[in-house]
Amino acid sequence: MAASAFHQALGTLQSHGYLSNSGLRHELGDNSLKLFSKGFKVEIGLSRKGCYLSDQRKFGVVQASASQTSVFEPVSSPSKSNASSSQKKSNEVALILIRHGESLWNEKNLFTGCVDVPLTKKGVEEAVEAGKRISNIPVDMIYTSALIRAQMTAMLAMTQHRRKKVPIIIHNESEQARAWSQIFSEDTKKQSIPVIASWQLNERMYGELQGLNKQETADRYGKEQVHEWRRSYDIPPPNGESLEMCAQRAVAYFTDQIEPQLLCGKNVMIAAHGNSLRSIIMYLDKLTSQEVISLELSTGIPMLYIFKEGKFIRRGSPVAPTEAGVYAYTRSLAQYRQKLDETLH
Ligand SMILES: O=C(O)[C@H](O)COP(=O)(O)O
Repeated sequence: MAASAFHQALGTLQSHGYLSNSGLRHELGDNSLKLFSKGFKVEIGLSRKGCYLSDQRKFGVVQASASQTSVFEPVSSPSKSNASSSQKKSNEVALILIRHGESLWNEKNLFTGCVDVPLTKKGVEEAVEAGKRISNIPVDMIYTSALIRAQMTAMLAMTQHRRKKVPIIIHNESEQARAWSQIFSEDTKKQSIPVIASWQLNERMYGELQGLNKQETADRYGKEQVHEWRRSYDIPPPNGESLEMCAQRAVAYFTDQIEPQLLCGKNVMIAAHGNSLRSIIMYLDKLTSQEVISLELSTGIPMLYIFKEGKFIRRGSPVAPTEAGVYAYTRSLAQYRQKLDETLH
């Protein structure tokens, strides 16, 4: 099963033309794919233990592996885990996107962009509510922006997850940070979810609008001008990023770092921002630069995608933890939920 999922994933990379990208050399083996360019070497492969990813870029060597985890990830407690639980495998995984809950500057109607502002009490409640909606959906890895409002949202949402794994922020910023944050128990590691914070998922940089009141700015420069700065695709606000510029870094990060994890069978949650998520959704849903203009994301509402056979299938937002329909989206999700019910009740 793992081998067929792996070869399917390689086929998808080939058919999407990723391997003919002229900036990258590649070597395609029977059970591995190596990609090289200057200062860049990534290998995705299949070993006896499952799928692995070796990434030798900015942070030295980062390695990840998965014994083809899936929405069927075993949900038994460590003492109850047994070999048979790993037999139920599926080649589909969940991708959850959440825009952070309301921040103190959302509340004041100020342009925020890359200013690092925390959540309001309402934002905290939204994050907890978002967590309830996704409490029955498997999460193996969490990506957040470098900004506290996205990180608070991810952590607060995970307090509601029924699987009760512990989200742990990975510190790769220096050799010392890596060494000082090591975990020395394999069991404890298994009960943890790595959280990777990256500036590439930050809100778009709003330039000289940061800190200005949105209504006052519209009164001063005109509603149309401010709408163009906020919602056009390729017109940046003064000295800031357009959505197109934001998409260049956010989508590149998604395809370079997050998609390989999905291909390896990891269920992923991303907590980020209105515009970094709009650009990722533009990529996932293949929206045109015209269509993305009318895409609006509310704070604290999780969106669910299923990644299957190299395709992203949008499932909308889980409505409530008790909403049976959400878990009937796929048999795998329904079974994952049933397992949680059996194990945790
Ligand atoms: O940065 C901000 O001000 C908001 O988070 C997003 O603002 P927008 O809806 O004006 O893009």
